[in-house]
Amino acid sequence: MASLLLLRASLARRGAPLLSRQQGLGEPRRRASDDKSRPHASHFPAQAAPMLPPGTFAGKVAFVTGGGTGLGRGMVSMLSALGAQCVIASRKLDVLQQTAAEITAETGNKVHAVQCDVRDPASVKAAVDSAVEVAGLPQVIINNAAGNFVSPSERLSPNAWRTITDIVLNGSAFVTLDLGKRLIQAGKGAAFLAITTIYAESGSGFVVPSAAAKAGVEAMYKSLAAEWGRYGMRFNVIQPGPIRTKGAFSRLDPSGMFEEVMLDRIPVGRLGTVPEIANLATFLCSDYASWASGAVVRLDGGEYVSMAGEFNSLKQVSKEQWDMMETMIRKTKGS
Ligand SMILES: CCCCCCCCCC/C=C/CC(=O)SCCNC(=O)CCNC(=O)[C@H](O)C(C)(C)COP(=O)(O)OP(=O)(O)OC[C@H]1O[C@@H](n2cnc3c(N)ncnc32)[C@H](O)[C@@H]1OP(=O)(O)O
Ligand SMILES: NC(=O)c1ccc[n+]([C@@H]2O[C@H](COP(=O)([O-])OP(=O)(O)OC[C@H]3O[C@@H](n4cnc5c(N)ncnc54)[C@H](OP(=O)(O)O)[C@@H]3O)[C@@H](O)[C@H]2O)c1
Repeated sequence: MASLLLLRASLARRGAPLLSRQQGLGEPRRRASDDKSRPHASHFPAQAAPMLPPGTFAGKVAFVTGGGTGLGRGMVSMLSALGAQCVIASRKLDVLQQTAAEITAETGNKVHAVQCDVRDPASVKAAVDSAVEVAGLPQVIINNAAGNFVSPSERLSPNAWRTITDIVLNGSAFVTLDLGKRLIQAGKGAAFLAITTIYAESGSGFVVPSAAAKAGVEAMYKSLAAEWGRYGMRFNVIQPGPIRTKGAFSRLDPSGMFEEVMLDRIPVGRLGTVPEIANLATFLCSDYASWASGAVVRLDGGEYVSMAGEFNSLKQVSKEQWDMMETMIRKTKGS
């Protein structure tokens, strides 16, 4: 605890705002209803309604890994509202069954739950067999399942590395290869989507197995976009910025201490929302995006570019300081 308090002091010295006692270390994590959005976020309201016309996915089947919780659940909910029959696959059958029942009741379109550990090719095969049996071959496949936690890399055991890279990279590959081969065999096309992260592009310390695996998923999807277009398949990627889900925030910001830091570096001044990802995902998987393949779309309120630009911290310079700096710069003659 004492060393966490030192970390907090060090963040404050570097310009990160101090957290209030209520949201400090060791306190319970913030409730999802607490909104710390910055005032300018009011210019960027999050829309929750589906942007696609009703019935966009009527007669189609979607297979979504990790569809029982978080972003996966949000995508399934919107696909289902737009007419799709969905199959959701992950390890926890009870969670899947509850989500499936709730969404089916809301939309009137059947959601099926199948147990699957994406790390195990035999489990993937069994889950796809069940999905095909109950719903037929899918036209939409979303690789959304993931595992992650923050940790200094020197603390990672070989099994920790294997666990994350198996879920994220190998799991996405097993699902994609299994379904891809069946689709080729049947002469049918499909839209594949993978959910990665903004640091798949930059890399990031403290989540190194996830960064490496997500970068691998992006390389896989760009490669397959080139190779399997001839079979009627498209492959796209969404890189979400931070969106509050229990799965992500409990493992990446367990104390809640980094939320203020995150909000300050997101130009839009707020976290993303699940329906915003769902709207982009349903678009990319719909026929409205028939010409999109091999695309990697970032949806992060501007966080990535904000972290990347060397001079972006000059946002903190006041008008008076700018007057002074401009005078100094203008006075300089020659080099
Ligand atoms: C500046 C900070 C900003 C904060 C930003 C907030 C949000 C931004 C979001 C950005 C991106 C997010 C991308 C995501 O992927 S979020 C999705 C997260 N969701 C999940 O992870 C859900 C599923 N996760 C799990 O089931 C577990 O967490 C798991 C560990 C991934 C897998 O569970 P499983 O039961 O299979 O595994 P084990 O518990 O047996 O563990 C396997 C080995 O891993 C070691 N381990 C586990 N936890 C840790 C830890 N915290 N530190 C170090 N090592 C760990 C464990 O000991 C096992 O290894 P061993 O056998 O050698 O002991
Ligand atoms: N939330 C964010 O801020 C954020 C940002 C960037 C990217 N993402 C990405 O968005 C996706 C969804 O994340 P989330 O935030 O919604 O977190 P989440 O709720 O924890 O979702 C992860 C899902 O993966 C499933 N899963 C984990 N291991 C699995 C395995 N071995 N086999 C099958 N399924 C497995 C989990 O279900 P079970 O436990 O039932 O297996 C869970 O439903 C992930 O790809 C994540 O990397 C999230």
